Amino acid sequence: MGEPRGTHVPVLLERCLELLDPALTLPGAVHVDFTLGLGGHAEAVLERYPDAVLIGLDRDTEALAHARHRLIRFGDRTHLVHAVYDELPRVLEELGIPAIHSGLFDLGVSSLQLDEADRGFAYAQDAPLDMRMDQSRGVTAEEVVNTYEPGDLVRVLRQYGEEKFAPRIVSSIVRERAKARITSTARLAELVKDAIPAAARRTGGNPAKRTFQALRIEVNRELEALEAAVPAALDALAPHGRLVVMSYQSLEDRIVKRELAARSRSTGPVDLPVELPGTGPSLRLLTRGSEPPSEAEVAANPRAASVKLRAVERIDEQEQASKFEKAFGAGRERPRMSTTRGGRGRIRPGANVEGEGRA
Ligand SMILES: C[S@@+](CC[C@H](N)C(=O)[O-])C[C@H]1O[C@@H](n2cnc3c(N)ncnc32)[C@H](O)[C@@H]1O
Repeated sequence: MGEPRGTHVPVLLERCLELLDPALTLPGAVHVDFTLGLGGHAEAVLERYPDAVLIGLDRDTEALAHARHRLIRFGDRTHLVHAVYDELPRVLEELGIPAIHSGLFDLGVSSLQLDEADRGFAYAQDAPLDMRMDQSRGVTAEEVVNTYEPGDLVRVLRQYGEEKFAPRIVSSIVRERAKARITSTARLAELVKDAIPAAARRTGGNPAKRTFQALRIEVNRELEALEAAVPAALDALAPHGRLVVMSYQSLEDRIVKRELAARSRSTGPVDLPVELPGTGPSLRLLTRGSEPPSEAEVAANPRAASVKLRAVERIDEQEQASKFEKAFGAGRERPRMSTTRGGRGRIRPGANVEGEGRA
């Protein structure tokens, strides 16, 4: 099998491995690569952690074939599955694996998908308007462009492309499709360019970039899949398990940030030396906000330029519970909650917590 053209240097590889290392060295570590792609990150994990087992997911059968070829030498340490990443619970059940220790999302399109002209992802190459990551199912970009109601097209372009000229672009598409079906990336790119005012065309890169991004997200239902996949991945993490997510645009990063923030916050009273059972955060953030790439990384790998990396570790809830037991355990007085006005619950030592909750 030939190597795909273009860059396929795994993005932030060393940083990902540094963050995942404590989880990958846990006994019997199971690592899930949610976006296997060409298998660059996965290969490095398998090489450097000889005891780790890999589950690799991708919705693109072509990517899976490349990865299979690349990882064949690791034999039964690899399970490569054709799946959308939110299908993790089903995949784990089928493999009889109850929990995972390490996980990586490297979102977006692969260099293979961008380089293969007939996939229709690239506005710079003429191709049929497809854009499906999984070419075995789903609607194509051609169907979206030619059949969606104008209002729905405007919503897609605004919401997923943050395209401020969405109504002008859609008017132009609707006029064109009344004459002839729009079937190629080149025709669509041309329509978008002509619909955008000349002054705006001179700034911000290729004028078709936002429209193409929006259509790709719509065709692949990318944000819905991510909304479901991040919680599924976090639920599957064993105590001390770690997850790294790399996203390349703000819509994805917002979803990831929201979920990680919600789970890394305590819902219990403030000013306690230990968390009350069931109220402590389930995650510890390993990165302060989102981490940008270094200049050296961008120079070596242009795809890394827009990356936002976030990483977390699953807190061991049993460890937390035993800390609580130690502090307020059998024979010791349990704390009692009081609520300060407008604030969170507080603890008065010597009072009873049971039966009292926060509003
Ligand atoms: C940027 S590439 C990953 C590159 C990979 N880390 C490597 O080192 O080769 C992203 C891959 O994720 C896949 N992908 C995107 N969305 C997906 C989803 N919802 N479910 C499964 N795979 C997905 C794409 O098909 C693509 O192959």
